[in-house]
Amino acid sequence: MNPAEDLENSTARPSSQLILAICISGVTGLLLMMMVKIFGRKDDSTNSPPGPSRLPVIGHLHLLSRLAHQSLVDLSLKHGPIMMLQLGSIRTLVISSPDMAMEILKSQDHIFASRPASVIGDIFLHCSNDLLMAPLGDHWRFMRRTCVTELFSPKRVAEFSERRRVETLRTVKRMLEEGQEGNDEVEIDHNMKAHAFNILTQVLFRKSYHGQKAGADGEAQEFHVLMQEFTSIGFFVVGEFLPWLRRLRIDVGGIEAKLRNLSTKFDSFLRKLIEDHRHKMFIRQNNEIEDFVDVLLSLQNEAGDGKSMTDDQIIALLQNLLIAGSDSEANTLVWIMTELMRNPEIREKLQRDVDAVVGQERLVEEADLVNLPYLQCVVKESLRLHPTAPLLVPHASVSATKVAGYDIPEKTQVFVNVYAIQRDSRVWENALVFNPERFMDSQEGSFQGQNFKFLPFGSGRRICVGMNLALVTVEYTLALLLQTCTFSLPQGMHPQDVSVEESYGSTLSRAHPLKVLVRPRISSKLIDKDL
Ligand code: HEM
Repeated sequence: MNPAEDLENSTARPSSQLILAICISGVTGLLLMMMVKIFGRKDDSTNSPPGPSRLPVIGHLHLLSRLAHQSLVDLSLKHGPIMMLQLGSIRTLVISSPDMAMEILKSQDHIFASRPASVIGDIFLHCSNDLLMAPLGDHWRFMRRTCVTELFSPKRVAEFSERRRVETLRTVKRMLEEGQEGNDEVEIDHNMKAHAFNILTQVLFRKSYHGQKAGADGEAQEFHVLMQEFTSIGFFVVGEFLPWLRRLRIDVGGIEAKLRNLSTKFDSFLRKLIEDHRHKMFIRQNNEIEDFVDVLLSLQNEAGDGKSMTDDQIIALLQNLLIAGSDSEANTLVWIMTELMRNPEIREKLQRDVDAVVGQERLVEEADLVNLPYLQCVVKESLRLHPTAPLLVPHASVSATKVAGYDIPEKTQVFVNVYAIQRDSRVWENALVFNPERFMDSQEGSFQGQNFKFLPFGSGRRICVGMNLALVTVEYTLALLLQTCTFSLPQGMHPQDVSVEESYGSTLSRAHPLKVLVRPRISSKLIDKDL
């Protein structure tokens, strides 16, 4: 099937904020036209990539639905794999083919590895101090180098395997208990979210905030409230696209105020955590490393090595890692489970594989994952069809350049639509069929970003810094779930009824929670013994 046909069934609609923006623009059209003349950015290039015709002021904003990646697939089928859009005041290059992705992320990575300036980055993500939204430059290089060498090296990731094992066993136990209460359906989304957060907060600062006793703990409550506020805000800041609104101090929906407020609360939560760690390290009187905050504080103690971060930088980084790491892992696991419920024969084959390699007398361990190649293919195939960052994180050009013969000005925002590339029937055979076998005996599924048909973690300088941690977490969780639990659909529901309707917040998630029946598959003694 062709990607455009797939989109015909989409329920994507323009967001209410967009409609509001369009209404404001309509009512005050004349005034806006004058303002755009005064303030608006003109496309001064005569040799710009193709694109649809645009409206005054809002440009092409009205062409994007809430599922922007899907609207962009549609547009690229009409206008080609390199397309220029004007999203309000933001000039945006949209890339939708492997060749063009290679040009941006490899050949001209030195030009396109920056991030666009953004209101959200500024207000919420501390982008002058952070990693995720920091522009290309010395600060970003310093943060990235420290993360790669000190936090996400294979050695460091392996050091936390015991924490992951315990948290994953707790998750399995919790899901089995939920599943045994009568005939209760277990919500996979909620459980995977809690699980991903617990693993991440264990690695970052040795805490689990979700699960058994979390409710009784004040700090856990504070964390829950923060994350709830974070997910409910909706990150569409109209003033990002129509900056004259900001100049007139109009904050549509009060989103900027909410972001500022949340940022202050996040800040004080994380600052307190850092102080607690500093205090405990002082009491221990050694540099024993128990989590990422310990690592970063111990670097502060080794003065003069050029690796140490300030407290503000540590706070910005922790916030980045919580935001970039939790939902992406959780949603990856939810999409895998979705595909396994739609494809029971693949689920059963996976379980047979785990049994053949591990048996039922002991629990699967991270060390077993190398012997489970089919499981790795299932993860790849799910990330191909359901990349949790379908447009990557926006890139931006640091200087003017040419791509495919077109002029691309400095400070152009770039979306690489990996969703379009990974579902393109010109690139993949039977592109919309879930077929993990396609990755067996093939180099196409490398996560390193050298194959521009398959980019779930991006490529080049900005490739996901947490990839090692993400992959081991996802693969191990999947292996243990399949070994210990039997999954089935509620009575009367058929595999093809399992919806793949999407929703897009900070990452690509399911529109509706996945609910399944969960029953034990091995003796509970094995799980309890290991906890
Ligand atoms: C399955 C899970 C994950 C997926 C699919 C994923 C995917 C991505 C993608 C597509 C990008 C953007 C690449 C680009 O801009 O070209 C990214 C960036 C990033 N990811 Fe991940 N990610 C995952 C898990 C994690 C985890 C667990 C962490 C950390 C705890 C993390 C931290 C980051 C950071 C900090 C960046 C920004 C890097 C930079 O700008 O230099 N991610 N990730």
